[in-house]
This record gives sequence, C-alpha cells and structure tokens, in this order.
Amino acid sequence: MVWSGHLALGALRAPGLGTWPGWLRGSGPTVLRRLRGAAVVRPGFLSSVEEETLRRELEPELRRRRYEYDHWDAAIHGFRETEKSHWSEASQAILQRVRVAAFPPALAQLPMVHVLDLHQNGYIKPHVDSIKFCGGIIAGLSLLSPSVMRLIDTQDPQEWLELLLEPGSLYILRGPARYDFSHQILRDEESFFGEHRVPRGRRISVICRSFPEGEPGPSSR
Ligand SMILES: O=C(O)CCC(=O)C(=O)O
Ligand SMILES: [Fe+2]
Ligand SMILES: [Mn+2]
Repeated sequence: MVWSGHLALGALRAPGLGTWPGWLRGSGPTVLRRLRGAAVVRPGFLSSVEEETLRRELEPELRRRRYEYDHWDAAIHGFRETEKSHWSEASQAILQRVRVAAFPPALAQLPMVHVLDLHQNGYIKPHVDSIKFCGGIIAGLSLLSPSVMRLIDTQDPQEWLELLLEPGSLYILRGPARYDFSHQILRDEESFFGEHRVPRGRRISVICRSFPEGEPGPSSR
C-alpha cells in the first residue's frame, strides 16, 4: 500500500495526508516517520522573478558545455554541470536564503555551488553522495521542469520516499535521508508521482552542500 497525499485533479501541488504534505509519498508510515524533517520539500521557495534571475545567469555558462552521456558507470546521464563560486548580487541573495533555510548557522558549507543541467532525456541513477565531497546536508533548487526524486533505503529497498520537485521548489536532504537512503531523479519514461505523470523536460538544479565532515573547514566562512 502506498501512502500519499491526495492530488488535486489537474494540479501537481496537493493537500497533504495528515501532517505530510502532498509533495512527498512513501512506502508506509515507518518511512514517513523516519524521514520527517530529514527529507523536506518547500514548493514555491523561489518567486518567478528569482527563478528567472538564476536561469538567465546560468544559461550562457551552461550553453558553452556539451551534455555528457558516455560515462557508463556514472550516476548521472545526459547532463552538463559547473561548480560556481561567483554570482550576481541578486543570485547571491537567493542563495543566501537557501543557506539560511537549510543549514544551521555554524555549519561550514562548500563555497562552490553545484549547477546541474539535466537534458530532457537525462536522469540520475540511485546513489549516495560521497562523504569525501559532501557533508551532512544537501539543499537543491529546481528550475525549468518538474521531476520526481526517489529515495530508497540502502538496507531495505522496500522502504522508499518520493519527492515531487516542481520548478521553484527547494529540497533538503539531511540525516537519514542523506546517509541511509540513496537518491535518484527519474527519467522521463518512469516519471510518475503516484498515478500522476510528471513529464520530464530539461531541468536545472542548483545545489548547496555542507562541508565534508572531518575535513578542515574553509577558514573564512
Ligand atoms: O539534481 C539534483 O537535484 C541532485 C543531483 C545529485 O544527486 C548529485 O549531484 O549528487
Ligand atoms: Fe546526489
Ligand atoms: Mn554530483
């Protein structure tokens, strides 16, 4: 049995089941309890002006690169990416909002922001971010296309949670959602949230991460 929010007809955004909002659906009450506060989606985190600000800043940098398909063992297929440290003032203000929303004030964060452009036929296979390069918190903005992120318990594949990521949404993975579950972005053919088809177009994500634990943090942050 699948526990989920109840989707309004014709709309992806949905009222929740109890205290669980409709942009999360999972295999059962256990997974919902375990990941409460650990896997978070905030739909409409960005205003349409903010979305456009990020898109316009990123588009010229991304367009210079080619989509990559040929890494047979890589988690991500059909993508181009960049690590970006210099941002316009308007974008810095947006990223600052993300940092405040996702990270406790004292936690060291990676200064470079990861920008990932997934082609409409691109997808991300299940993986857990390497603890060498990423600390305990991952926070991602989604632009352009909706998508479904699926989390699966690495010890028990029957336990899963799906996040509906609309353009302008912010997701946060921490604690068990970051370490005990793999995450993936479904390819277009498999992109459903419950019975609702979520057509996958090109998607840009802007991802902030905390500093790897046990690594010396950057001195001036
Ligand atoms: O595109 C995203 O939101 C997630 C990307 C991801 O999982 C990664 O780069 O490790
Ligand atoms: Fe990842
Ligand atoms: Mn990556």
